[in-house]
Amino acid sequence: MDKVYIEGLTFQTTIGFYPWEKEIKQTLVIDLAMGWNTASAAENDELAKTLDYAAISEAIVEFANANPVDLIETLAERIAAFLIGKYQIPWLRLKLMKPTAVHNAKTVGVEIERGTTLSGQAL
Ligand SMILES: Nc1nc2c(c(=O)[nH]1)N=C([C@H](O)[C@@H](O)CO)CN2
Repeated sequence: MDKVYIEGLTFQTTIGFYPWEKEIKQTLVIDLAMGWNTASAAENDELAKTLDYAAISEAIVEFANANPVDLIETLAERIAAFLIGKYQIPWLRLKLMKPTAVHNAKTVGVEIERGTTLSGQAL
């Protein structure tokens, strides 16, 4: 299956388990791969037939800011469900990183895959 990518989507939002984390914004970074038939858009050079990575990037940031949660697991799951429902994405892999959470680690995070390919296989 073809894919549309967003890599290194970086934004500030409220996220975290501890009370002090609910008073601040922290940096999150998302890498996202979305299964899609890119040939359909390419056939007649039509933005409307592809996944608009600019619109999806904006939607992710807006969603995260409107849905503050404790765990990055929860946010990853909710973003995945939101994108699959809103854009009819058959399969996606979402990596959500919280680079400032552990001072001596470059980054920490979770990676999830949801949905299936058109042939019913996870990629
Ligand atoms: N697997 C996870 N571990 C931790 C999370 C998380 O979301 N998923 N969150 C925290 C705290 O919020 C942390 O980021 C504060 O520094 C700890 N562990």
